[in-house]
Amino acid sequence: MRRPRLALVPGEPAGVGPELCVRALQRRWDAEITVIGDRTVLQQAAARLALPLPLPPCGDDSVAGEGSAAVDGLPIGFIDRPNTVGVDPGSPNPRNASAVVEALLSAAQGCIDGRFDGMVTGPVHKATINAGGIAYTGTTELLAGHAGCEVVMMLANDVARVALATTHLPLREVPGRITPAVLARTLRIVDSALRRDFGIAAPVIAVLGLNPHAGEDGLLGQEELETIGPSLERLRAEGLQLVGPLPADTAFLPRKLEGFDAVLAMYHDQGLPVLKYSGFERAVNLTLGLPYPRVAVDHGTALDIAGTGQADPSSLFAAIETCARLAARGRPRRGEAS
Ligand SMILES: NC(=O)c1ccc[n+]([C@@H]2O[C@H](COP(=O)([O-])OP(=O)(O)OC[C@H]3O[C@@H](n4cnc5c(N)ncnc54)[C@H](O)[C@@H]3O)[C@@H](O)[C@H]2O)c1
Ligand SMILES: N[C@H](C(=O)O)[C@H](O)COP(=O)(O)O
Repeated sequence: MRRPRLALVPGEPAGVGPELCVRALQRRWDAEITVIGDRTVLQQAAARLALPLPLPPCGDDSVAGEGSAAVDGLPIGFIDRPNTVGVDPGSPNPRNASAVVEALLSAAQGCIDGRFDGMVTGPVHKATINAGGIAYTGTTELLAGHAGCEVVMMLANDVARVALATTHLPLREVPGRITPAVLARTLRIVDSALRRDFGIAAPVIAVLGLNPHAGEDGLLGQEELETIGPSLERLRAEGLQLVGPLPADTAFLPRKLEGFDAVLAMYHDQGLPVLKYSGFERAVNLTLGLPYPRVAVDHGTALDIAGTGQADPSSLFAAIETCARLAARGRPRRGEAS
């Protein structure tokens, strides 16, 4: 069986993404890697790390497995997406926002066209992309819009899998977004991905409440009684195994987590701090529901250490391994979870 072909996008060029990609290119993976980014930035990162940069010499659209693949025995391809202006590590320039987004969309289109079997992405600086005039709340949302499908963000490490009912939005908007329709589509996508991508035959998903102590029987909020609880009842009737709504403060106790294959948090900072605290360097960010696997690092652009060589590549390495494994299982079918 041929190795899966993965696109690797470094993300914000002034962040730690380029140096982490250079480190990834020193290794042999169970995948053919095609980097989509700015060659000069990668060369500068490699020079700072005193590491070789095994990219093929050709410019546009050289894809691993189609010509210029083997560099020093490593199956690597390269597609150049040059930045508009030079890069100063630690100081993102909004003028490079379009190159960042174009690289992401090139990878996504390549996956949809079947030229890649999955994509791995480094961290993107959301404010810089917007300052560059491009409306962007996250790569999850960008890829959902590009593919025209509903998706779910799930971060995972060896301790837990945490999916989110809502992603990048102001906290005050969260309660209004927790609707029966959102819960139904989110939980169906998570259930389907646990079965297909993680090989769990009968997944159990814990669902958190929104309010303290899951609303304390309505004393501390109505969402559990009016929306979350009834939604879970309807989905149980479809065969989903759902536990909750649970108080978020104790749902992650190790003894409880043992019984769950994933936890659905109602909002970003209800679930992700636990996941990142329990294993920042080992966690990855998956976009469930796309017609191809997409896996990202769990960390941000780390501008405070960009260019210093201190950035830990473990999350990127875990993302490549995870994406290669998912891609080898075969492409998700569009609409499978709906
Ligand atoms: N996958 C993504 O695209 C992604 C994920 C999270 C945050 N972000 C974005 O990144 C930007 C910065 O976010 P932030 O400052 O909240 O979080 P951050 O993860 O960039 O940094 C938080 C802390 O963790 C450290 N850190 C991060 N990655 C590290 C690594 N690989 N090795 C060692 N230390 C590391 C940083 O130095 C910093 O001290 C924001 O624009 C945010 O939206 C992007
Ligand atoms: N919510 C993610 C996290 O905290 O790790 C992150 O911001 C990146 O998400 P996208 O992959 O949607 O850019």
